[in-house]
Amino acid sequence: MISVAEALEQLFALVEEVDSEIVPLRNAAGRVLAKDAVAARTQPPFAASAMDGYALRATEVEPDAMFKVIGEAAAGHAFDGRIGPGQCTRIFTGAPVPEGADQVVLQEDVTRRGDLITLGHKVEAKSNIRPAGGDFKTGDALKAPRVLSPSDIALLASMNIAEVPVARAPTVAIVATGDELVAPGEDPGPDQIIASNSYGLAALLEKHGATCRLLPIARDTEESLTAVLELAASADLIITIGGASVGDHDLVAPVAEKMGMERAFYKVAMRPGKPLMAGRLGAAAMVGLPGNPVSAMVCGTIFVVPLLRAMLGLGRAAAPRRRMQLAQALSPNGPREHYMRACITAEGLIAFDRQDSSLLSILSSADALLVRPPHAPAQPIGALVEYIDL
Ligand SMILES: Nc1nc2c(c(=O)[nH]1)N[C@H]1C(S)=C(S)[C@@H](COP(=O)(O)OP(=O)(O)OC[C@H]3O[C@@H](n4cnc5c(N)ncnc54)[C@H](O)[C@@H]3O)O[C@H]1N2
Ligand code: MOO
Repeated sequence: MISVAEALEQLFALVEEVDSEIVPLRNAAGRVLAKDAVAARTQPPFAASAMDGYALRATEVEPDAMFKVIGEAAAGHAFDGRIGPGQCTRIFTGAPVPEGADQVVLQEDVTRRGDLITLGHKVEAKSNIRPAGGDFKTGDALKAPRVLSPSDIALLASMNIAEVPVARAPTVAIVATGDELVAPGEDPGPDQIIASNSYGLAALLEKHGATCRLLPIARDTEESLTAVLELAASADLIITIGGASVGDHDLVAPVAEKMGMERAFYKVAMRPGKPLMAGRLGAAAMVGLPGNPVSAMVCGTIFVVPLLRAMLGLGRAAAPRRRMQLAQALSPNGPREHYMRACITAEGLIAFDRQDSSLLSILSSADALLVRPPHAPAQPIGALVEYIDL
């Protein structure tokens, strides 16, 4: 059995970065920026007022000073003139500051009578002006690669980038296997259950930038599995679920190998997820996940999401880990790296008592996978442990 870190390295070796495509800005959120986005303009393009008030010369600001209002500057409507001594313009937030002015006095700090304003007894030195280029300048770049956040989308819009180069979404074909499975919404027989893993995995992988196809459930025969795997041929990544262990009906590896799969590894020293398998099938990378629902989702988090990020050009790195103290003691760990379902509380991490890899209700309540290295000793309350956010 290989370690989780070795398995991840071997998985990374199975994939390449996808190419890029151009999408409209409206569809770019959550996608991975593939090339630096370079601002074609400066923002703000002119010195702009940050407040509603009066634009005037800062050197003339003193208690009870008077100014003549000679015009108005509003957002989208510049004042076409120059401010001279003793003069000011009415100005509104976002308006270009007229030539000659270098301060905006808030309207709350002014008394106006007709075309004359008088400052109060107390005056502020603050300019209330946003300098040209204060946010970004022509040529400034939003660096690739990065997952475009809502804030990034606003920034790209402000840069006047209407079409965005992004990494093509890797296509993932998901194959659930097993005679016991029916799709959600169908009527299961007395010895059947509902297929859940493919739905959970598709949700997880689509959250991280994949386009998933759920193929028909493969039955536990060579013919059925072969037929469904053939449907997966055009995908960048093929994920099978179940049939990975040592039982008589665990057919994924033998069938895929018959179809030409080159196996990279089988079995990883982790819990849950031991019977993980990976290789290449035709042009696609293939990952065979264990069937137990929590095992499949944990392997999705620990292996498939990092693999997807590598394909998207986001680098080849394991799922990020953080540290937190334990709010409940832990007994010694066995020989496999254990990914314990846990909750984050104000006092620290608490691992669930029930860690069976079939329990989706526990996984759904968990916020974190508490990572226990192989053979970790017992840990008291307050000990620092590593975890991965769910
Ligand atoms: N003798 C041994 N038996 C088992 C071992 C072992 O080392 N020796 N390993 C156990 C471990 S650990 C795991 S994990 C499972 C993995 O087995 P498979 O990958 O072959 O998975 P299945 O047998 O097909 O299914 C296991 C379990 O999960 C349910 N399942 C499968 N697919 C789905 C799905 N898409 N949605 C919901 N539930 C699914 C299936 O009905 C079974 O209950 O093997 C252990 N056995
Ligand atoms: O490795 Mo299994 O995934 O523990 O249930």
